[in-house]
Amino acid sequence: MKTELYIIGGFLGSGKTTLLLQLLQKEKQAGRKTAVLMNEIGSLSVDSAVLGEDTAVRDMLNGCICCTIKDEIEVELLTLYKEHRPDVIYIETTGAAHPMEVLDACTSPLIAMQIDVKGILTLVDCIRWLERQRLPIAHRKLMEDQARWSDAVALTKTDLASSEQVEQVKKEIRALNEKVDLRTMDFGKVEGGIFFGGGQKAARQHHAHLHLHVRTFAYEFVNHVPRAAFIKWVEQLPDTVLRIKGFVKFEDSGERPELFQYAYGVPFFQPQPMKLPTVIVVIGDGLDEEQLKGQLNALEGIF
Ligand SMILES: Nc1nc2c(ncn2[C@@H]2O[C@H](COP(=O)(O)OP(=O)(O)OP(=O)(O)O)[C@@H](O)[C@H]2O)c(=O)[nH]1
Repeated sequence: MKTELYIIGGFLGSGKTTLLLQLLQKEKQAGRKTAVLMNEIGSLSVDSAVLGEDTAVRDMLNGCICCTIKDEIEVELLTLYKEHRPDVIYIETTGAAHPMEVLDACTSPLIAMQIDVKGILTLVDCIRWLERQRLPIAHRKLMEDQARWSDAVALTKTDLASSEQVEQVKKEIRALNEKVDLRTMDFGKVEGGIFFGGGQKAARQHHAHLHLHVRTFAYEFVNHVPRAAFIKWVEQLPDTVLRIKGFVKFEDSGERPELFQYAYGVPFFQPQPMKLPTVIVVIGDGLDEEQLKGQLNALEGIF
């Protein structure tokens, strides 16, 4: 059983920790082993009565999760997995994090067979959203990107906004992200119950709903792959495939795997000096997992 991973983002002070505490309490009640990865000093006062002794918390203190410590996240996640084998991991990101960068950092081929990214949730402070025109353009764009690339958005601090303002924010977010699961949240209490995580196993229908947006798909090769056929497969991929990364053993390169990277339609190969798990991770908008699996099976001669 893979460990579930949920990414919680949103601008500074948007209510991430408030929500996280609620989620952890629910996980504890459900008896699920939970771990948290945070990258802000002191943003969570670790209250063991709330978190429970089983909640492993690791801090990433060197800066924004997606900019400066992208590689570290891989190590931290692997460590959390190896040391604690949690049922679920929550990552609380800083407001400066771009959701796609965080997703990219969390989907390393080294951990993809153990950890499954189940959802990206962004918290949006209603008033700050409405006043975002005052922010420098890069911040405003980041705020909008966070809403655009999320599976779910919770509107926070609605008690400080009028109902018209809340409706306006909803309208603007829907215009950016038609499929988003959009709800209000009052001091960590989500309208209609939590979106995901919080002690509930990702149910089948819930799962399908959550992954309407950006999906990740991990595939483990058992055999060597013919290079020409692999390149042909890459060339026919639809634009909805945003990124692929991983390690592949080609028939013409023996036992040493090659690092394979693919972004914006451009492939990159690099021979590796050591043994690595031959896993690739595909990130895309609404991926057809069964189809990809069939194509990759065929490439390595599994029918
Ligand atoms: N009025 C109001 N305040 C809230 C609500 N939810 C959270 N807050 C308050 O907003 C402040 C920031 O909440 P946090 O949960 O720490 O937000 P955060 O996103 O984790 O903050 P950073 O980690 O600093 O980015 C706290 O004082 C919360 O009590 C809400 O629904 N309404």
